[in-house]
This record gives sequence, structure tokens and C-alpha cells, in this order.
Amino acid sequence: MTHHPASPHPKQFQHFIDGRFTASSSGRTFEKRRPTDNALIGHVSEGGQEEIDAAVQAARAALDGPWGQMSVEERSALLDRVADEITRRFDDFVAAEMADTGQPRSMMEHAFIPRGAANFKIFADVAKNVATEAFQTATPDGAGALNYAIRSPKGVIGVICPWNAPLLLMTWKVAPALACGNTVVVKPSEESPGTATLLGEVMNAVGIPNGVYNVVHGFGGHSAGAFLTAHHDVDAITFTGETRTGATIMKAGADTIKDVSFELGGKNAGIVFADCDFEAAIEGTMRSVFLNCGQVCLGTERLYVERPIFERFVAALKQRAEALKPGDPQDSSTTLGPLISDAQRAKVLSYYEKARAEGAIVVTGGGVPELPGDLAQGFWVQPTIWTGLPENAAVVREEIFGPCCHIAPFDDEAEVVRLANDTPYGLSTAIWTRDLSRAHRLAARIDVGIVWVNSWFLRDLRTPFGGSKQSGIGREGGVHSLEFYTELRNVCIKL
Ligand SMILES: NC(=O)c1ccc[n+]([C@@H]2O[C@H](COP(=O)([O-])OP(=O)(O)OC[C@H]3O[C@@H](n4cnc5c(N)ncnc54)[C@H](O)[C@@H]3O)[C@@H](O)[C@H]2O)c1
Ligand SMILES: O=C/C=C/C=C(\O)C(=O)O
Repeated sequence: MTHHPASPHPKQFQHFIDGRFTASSSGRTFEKRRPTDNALIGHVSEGGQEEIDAAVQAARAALDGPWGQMSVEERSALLDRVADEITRRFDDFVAAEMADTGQPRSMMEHAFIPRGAANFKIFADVAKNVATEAFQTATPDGAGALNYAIRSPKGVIGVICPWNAPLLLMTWKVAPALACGNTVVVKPSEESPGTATLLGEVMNAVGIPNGVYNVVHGFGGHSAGAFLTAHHDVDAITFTGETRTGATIMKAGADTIKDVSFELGGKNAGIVFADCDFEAAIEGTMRSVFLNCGQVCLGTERLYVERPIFERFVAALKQRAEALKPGDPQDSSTTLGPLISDAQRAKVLSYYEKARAEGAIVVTGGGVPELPGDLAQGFWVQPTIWTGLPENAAVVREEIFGPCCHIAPFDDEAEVVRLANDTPYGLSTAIWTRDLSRAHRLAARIDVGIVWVNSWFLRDLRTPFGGSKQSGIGREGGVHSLEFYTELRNVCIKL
């Protein structure tokens, strides 16, 4: 029997400002719909200038108040408790994120929600254990001078988040920001209000002082997002989202010289050599193309496969893609979720059309699958594979953010490096080969922030994470996050 998701009882998602849940002064709300079946999940308060002002004011006061007075040890201990409380309320977080994104429960349980807790743990550790630099400096009088650097919080940080992995991506910024002693105002995506709101309850439960973590819901342009980026009392903006949005945010922050950390779009290449472990390459490529229904910034949308195994690779990937099972995320047999919204589906389907118009061979997919019952109302698309397109085709050049890829053959290393680099983006790449010397050579020549060899999305949270070219500005992760979330002050003492 087909299992259908129960219709949810619509919730209220309110702002979290100065430790309290509040509606907008305007009383305005917008609807959040469930991607699996378009059911109404809840009404979300729509923040405006007034809510952003209140949240920034609360964040500033907390910085000057108890949070600013705490030792690193005290702050780290509290952040450890945040992680523990997320883990204690694991099922609530899984349910909230599953409702917002429609992605399978197993992915929430094994990857996205545990990462939310892990982000707090790692940055609590980093902030406690990182040393700063010191220099002994010679002076003409022979007595010398001592230079040492101290770190202080940057201030009030604006955190603007996307919807594709809401808790993971938000805490990846909030955790280091708080560990470094800053306070934050978060603007979650309008498509994923759930877990950012729940985190407010967690902050109160473990005793994070009021005003340290604030959430204002709302839209981007001409709304809460834009008001936050232009606010004169916000010291820096950390943003994950589309490259074009990043450009708008940079302009908005220019007047007040706001520091920015950007994790932006990608058009990531997967490179498969004939000597690879074929099964591992297929398995890894399946995840890199179809995980989260292709809505992963690090995902592969362009594949280059060495000619001797091209046909075999395309056939194997097709077979595996056709075995993906869309369905209710609660069902343990479900392996593919829907897209986040009707608008995202329209965008992805427009690329499915473009591929056809540009003469692609549609190896599989290219349309909308049929789902039973209420699920027929959800934002589903078929996993799709193309071959046969030139490199200048739209689906080979532009970020689609859907469950699809184009596969092209290549003949030698120099050619594939040129193809991989022929893009304005530079986020990540995955190389599949048993020849590690070759892997090293390629890793050094492909212009991206993150190279995976014989793996994909294998994360060590101490490593630098970010994109080159138009895929971002700066690196976050481990000590690299400290570079952005603190001001380094040099003290020079003449001895
Ligand atoms: N590099 C990375 O680490 C990474 C990770 C995840 C997603 N992404 C990228 O994110 C994109 C998908 O997310 P999305 O569709 O939510 O991105 P988006 O840029 O549309 O929106 C992201 C956030 O920015 C806000 N926003 C929009 N316009 C704004 C404005 N003018 N001023 C201030 N805020 C504004 C939105 O409300 C939302 O909260 C993809 O391009 C993907 O590659 C990158
Ligand atoms: O969709 C993008 C996923 C990004 C992942 C991270 O930012 C991370 O693992 O820290």
C-alpha cells in the first residue's frame, strides 16, 4: 500500500529577537508549502525594516553585555551544550527540515542534522585551542620590542542562508561566529523557516544570553535580506546562495565597507579516468549528481569520462538513475526527494527544454514523474542525463541546481583540465582515478576551492571550504573561519 504523508497542522513561524518569539509589527505573513505535496506547512512572519532594526539592536546590546564579557571557555562550554540540545531534540530537527525540504529521512538523520550539531562542537574546540602569532623585533637601542596579535570579535554578523541544506549551512556560519564572540542576525531562506526557528528554542534552553542569536524571517530583495545587508550597525555579512545575489549584497554593503564571506554557485566538473574503480566512481557520481535532488552547491552537473569507458559509464549511470525512487520522505525505500518549490521546478524544467532544443541526446528522464495521490501535487522532476551537447550549450555552462548532468567523453589530461576550467565558477571537482600521481597533477591545475579524489562531499570540518572565481570569497572551516569572524589586532610593546 502506498503511504501518504499526513496533512500537516499549519504552524506559525515567528521571528526570534532578543530571546523572544515575536510576530511582525505589520502583522504580515507568507505561506510555506511542503515540497512533497504542496500542503500548507505554516504561516511565516514576514520581517521588515522594523524587525531587522530590533534584531540588530538586540545583537549589539548582547555584544556589549553578558556575551561580550564571557571567557572563551565559558562560550565554548555553552556552544557544546547547544550541540547536545540539538542532538537531544534530533527528531524535531529531522521533522522540521524534512517538512521544509521534502528530502528523505535517512539523509536528514545520517548527514544534514548531525552536521548541525557537529558544527557547534568543532568551532567550540577551534576557538579554545588556536594560538595567535608573536614576533620578537630588534630595535636600534638593543632592547627590542615584542609584537603579539590578539583576536577580538568582529561584532554583529548578518547571516543570510539558502534553503538547500538549511540547518547545516546556517550553523556552518552561526557556530564559528558565536565561538569567536560575535552576535548574529540570521535571515533564513523564505523556503526553509523551520530549523532556524527551532534553534531559537535550543538557545533559550541552554542559556545563551538574549540577543546573541536572532532570526528574522522574510524575503531577500526589498525585504528583510536587503535591510540586513544595508544596515549601518551590521559589521559583516556571511552569505551562502546564488552568485548574482552575492553581487547585489556586495553593492548593498559597500557604503558601510562591510566585510563579506561568500559561498556561491558552481558548475562543478566530475572527471572519470578509465583506470578508476568503476563501481566507486558510479556510486560517488550518483550521489554527486542526485543527492538532495541535485540541490547541492558542490554537486556535479558536468561529467567528463575518458573515452574507453564512456559508453559503459553512461549506461551504468542511466541504470542507477532509473532505479532512484521518488516518494514520501518518511518511507525508508525513498531515495529521491522533490525540488524545493514550484519556481525551482519551473527553472529546472526550462533547462530540460533547453537541452532538447539544443539537440541533446536524452539518455534518461527529461520530464516529470507520476506520483500517486497527494504526492502528485509536489514539485517532482525526473533524474535526467544528457550527452551529445557542445560545451557552449546552456545546460553545460549554467548552474541548474536540479537532478541532472551532461556527460562528455575526453581523450587526454590536458584536454580535460581545459574543459573543467572553462567556466566562470570554481567551487569543487571530483576526480576518479587509481593513478594518484595524476590525481595530484590535476588537483593542482583545476581552479577550484575543493578537490575530491575518489570521493565526493567527504568533509573534515577543519579544512578550508569555499570557492574560487565566481564561486565565492574567502574560506570557512577550522581556523579559516577565525580569519573572517575575528579582528586580528597587533600589539607592539617596546621593551
Ligand atoms: N558555495 C556554497 O557553499 C553553497 C552552498 C549552498 C548553496 N549555494 C548556492 O545557493 C544557491 C541556491 O540557494 P538559493 O536559491 O536560496 O539562493 P538565493 O541567492 O536565491 O537566496 C539565498 C538567500 O539570500 C536571500 N536574498 C535574496 N536576494 C537578496 C538580496 N537582494 N539581499 C539580501 N538577501 C537576499 C534569500 O532570501 C535567501 O535567504 C545556488 O546557487 C547554490 O549553488 C552555495
Ligand atoms: O549545498 C551545499 C553544501 C555545502 C556544504 C557545506 O557548506 C559544508 O559541508 O560545510
